[in-house]
Amino acid sequence: MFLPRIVKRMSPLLGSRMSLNACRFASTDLVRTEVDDKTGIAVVTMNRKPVNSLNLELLRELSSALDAVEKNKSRGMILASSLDTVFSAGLDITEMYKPDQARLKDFWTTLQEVWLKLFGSGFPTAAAINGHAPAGGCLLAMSCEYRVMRPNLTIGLNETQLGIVAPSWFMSTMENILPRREVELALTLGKMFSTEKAHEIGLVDEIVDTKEEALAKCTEFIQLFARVPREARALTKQSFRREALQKLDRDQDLQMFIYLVNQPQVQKGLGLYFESLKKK
Ligand SMILES: CCCC/C=C/CC(=O)SCCNC(=O)CCNC(=O)[C@H](O)C(C)(C)COP(=O)(O)OP(=O)(O)OC[C@H]1O[C@@H](n2cnc3c(N)ncnc32)[C@H](O)[C@@H]1OP(=O)(O)O
Repeated sequence: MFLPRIVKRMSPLLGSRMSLNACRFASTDLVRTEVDDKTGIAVVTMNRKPVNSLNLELLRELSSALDAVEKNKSRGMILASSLDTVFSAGLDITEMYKPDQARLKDFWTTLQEVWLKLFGSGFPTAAAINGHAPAGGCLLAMSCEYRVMRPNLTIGLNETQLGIVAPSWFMSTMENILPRREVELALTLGKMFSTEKAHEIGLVDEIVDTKEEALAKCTEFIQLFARVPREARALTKQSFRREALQKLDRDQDLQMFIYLVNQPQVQKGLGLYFESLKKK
């Protein structure tokens, strides 16, 4: 089990609001967690080059970071990326292409865990989307309560474009934000929205020019709840999200995933897609 290292020092994020305050760090190579001592808000930053693709190790560390945020009783959490142009490229295709079956099972179980913890968290959450957010990257952002994005990027659930099917809990997560018809269209098309279009339809709440501004806007959002009793807020949020959370039958979902990924035509599609990414 991964244990985050916790030290206390000044934030290196010079120029951002966070830099003014001493921060507590709970960091690993793949996920950095910084808690601002003044606001009590944790910034969880994904840091897996080149594109924050979600492999088993990154998912495990995200899961531990979410536990740490919960345990520390942080005022809220902002999810961000250390990369300049990518928030997260979604699931790491190498986990699903010609997979090791035991690892594949662990991989999916950990993804379920991360979603249950993030979407079902009692603490306020916001995503500072400072880069592209396809598929699983979009899922992480949508699991938060507020999204702030930089211009000229893309976000969406593009699974059908890869010849795969987004699980129903990916769909429920989008349905928590957008009208059902919009979700059906977006998913059947495998649509990637520009930042601007995502903002127009409400998938993204605000557009800002820099990562620092995105962090500041996310902080403002979380601070809206400063005077709302924590427990009442948490139970209200969880009550809104309960139906989606309870719909996930983890075992059945795992069996379905394993079955689908191992289908020869899915393997072929993933292989071709991975090659096309490499040729780019
Ligand atoms: C069966 C049920 C499963 C259901 C659920 C699936 C959900 C998913 O999340 S599936 C994954 C879907 N993800 C994508 O389609 C995103 C693919 N990537 C991109 O569109 C782009 O990489 C980007 C827009 C995120 C970034 O573009 P950029 O130009 O900056 O970088 P690239 O040159 O494209 O990539 C750099 C490097 O990274 C590799 N890579 C990119 N995405 C992935 C990925 N998802 N998994 C593994 N590896 C990835 C890419 O091949 C490049 O590698 P090389 O440097 O070795 O060529």
